[in-house]
Amino acid sequence: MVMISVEEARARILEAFSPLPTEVVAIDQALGRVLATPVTARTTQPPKAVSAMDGYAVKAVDVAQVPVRLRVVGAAPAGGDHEGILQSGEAVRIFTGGPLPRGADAIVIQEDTDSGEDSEGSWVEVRVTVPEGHYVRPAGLDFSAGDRGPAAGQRLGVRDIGLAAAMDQPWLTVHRKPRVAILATGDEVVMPGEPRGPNQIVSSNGLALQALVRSCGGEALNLGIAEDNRDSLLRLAAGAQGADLLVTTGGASVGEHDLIRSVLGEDGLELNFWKIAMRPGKPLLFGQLRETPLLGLPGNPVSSLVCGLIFLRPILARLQGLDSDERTVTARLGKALPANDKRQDYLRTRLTEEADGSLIALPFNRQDSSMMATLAQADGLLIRAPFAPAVEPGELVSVLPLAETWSGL
Ligand SMILES: Nc1nc2c(c(=O)[nH]1)N[C@H]1C(S)=C(S)[C@@H](COP(=O)(O)OP(=O)(O)OC[C@H]3O[C@@H](n4cnc5c(N)ncnc54)[C@H](O)[C@@H]3O)O[C@H]1N2
Ligand code: MOO
Repeated sequence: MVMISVEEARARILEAFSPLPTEVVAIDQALGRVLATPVTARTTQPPKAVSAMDGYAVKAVDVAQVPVRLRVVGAAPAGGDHEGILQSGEAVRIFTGGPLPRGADAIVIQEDTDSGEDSEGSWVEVRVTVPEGHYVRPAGLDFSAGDRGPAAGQRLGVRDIGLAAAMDQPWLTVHRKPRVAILATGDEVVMPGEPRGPNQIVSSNGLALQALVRSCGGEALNLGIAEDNRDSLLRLAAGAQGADLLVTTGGASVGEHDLIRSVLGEDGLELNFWKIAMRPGKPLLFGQLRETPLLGLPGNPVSSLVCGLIFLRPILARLQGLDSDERTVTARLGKALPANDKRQDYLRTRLTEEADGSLIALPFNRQDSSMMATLAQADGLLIRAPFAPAVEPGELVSVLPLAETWSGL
């Protein structure tokens, strides 16, 4: 089978997915979910003109000449009201959020007043002039009933939850969370903390992919680790039934122990492609295992996770009705790089910012796809097209920043 390009692989993969059906969730469960129906305001905020400060509601014309003493004829706390209509020479004690009494058109903050009592009741002496509308929040200052809030296709952040709540929307319509079954493979890998034989290593891929799925808004079901034999692989892979996607890691390459294609092939796997012109990630495979799409990631931990970022993350975005584009930045190369071969490279790189705001990319010297520590330290992945010519320090390169792309929820 020929190696296809990263772009073609991504296009073929994304073609197989469309946004999942919607469901209605309580707003307190909606953080990180992707809206399927736009939020519109069911109320006007504030519903009527209110004070923005603690002080006195007045007529601006009454305080045109100061100091001036006004008669305090009532109070308007937040949630309360002053029934009467303010007349010339009168003020109403008012608090932040209190409704502006009819007849009043400005607020004087209490720091600019003196107040007291006399035989006729309370008075306030205003020491400053204020224009009409001073510290008044008009009705609908924030939004009016029918206004648009968070839009469909938007992942709900903390601010969106606040706005949707203010818009009086206790229920939100979102896309169902993608359900992703994850299956690691290999006789040599065991879960962290479990006893290991002398030739065994710790399995990190399943947990890393699980974290990636969750950070992208999906639900991850960890099917465990299949041994390198037919029975074990089939038994554990069967657990993917009902998932929107099965992701395997390991066993994708050409060795006799690389069983994903051969065993699952006998079990109904229809292969869409195997092998892509990408480093890390060459043996990536994609197909359909009966009802469930299957993304077969390579076993090398960096290959598995970088392919997760480049292929799995866009699938999760598409399933949730999100745009799957990723944003690259341009940086100046901090060292020379040789000409590239036929595979598109994703080099783990440091990114530093210069005083003028420009970025310098310094790829790690060793890019072995087993080295998770350098992936964890990398600020970005420097993308080099197949057959890119040798480049000198200072030349411009394209980098996928990891912190932004992989920020988690
Ligand atoms: N003769 C060839 N050999 C290899 C080729 C090739 O084209 N010809 N491709 C290489 C490339 S590139 C990759 S990538 C790997 C991927 O192979 P597999 O997907 O079959 O992965 P495994 O052989 O199962 O494992 C590779 C490596 O990763 C370790 N591993 C596996 N699973 C885990 C896990 N869950 N957690 C941590 N580490 C894991 C495993 O022990 C191996 O060291 O094949 C090359 N070989
Ligand atoms: O593609 Mo492999 O992922 O180079 O190690």
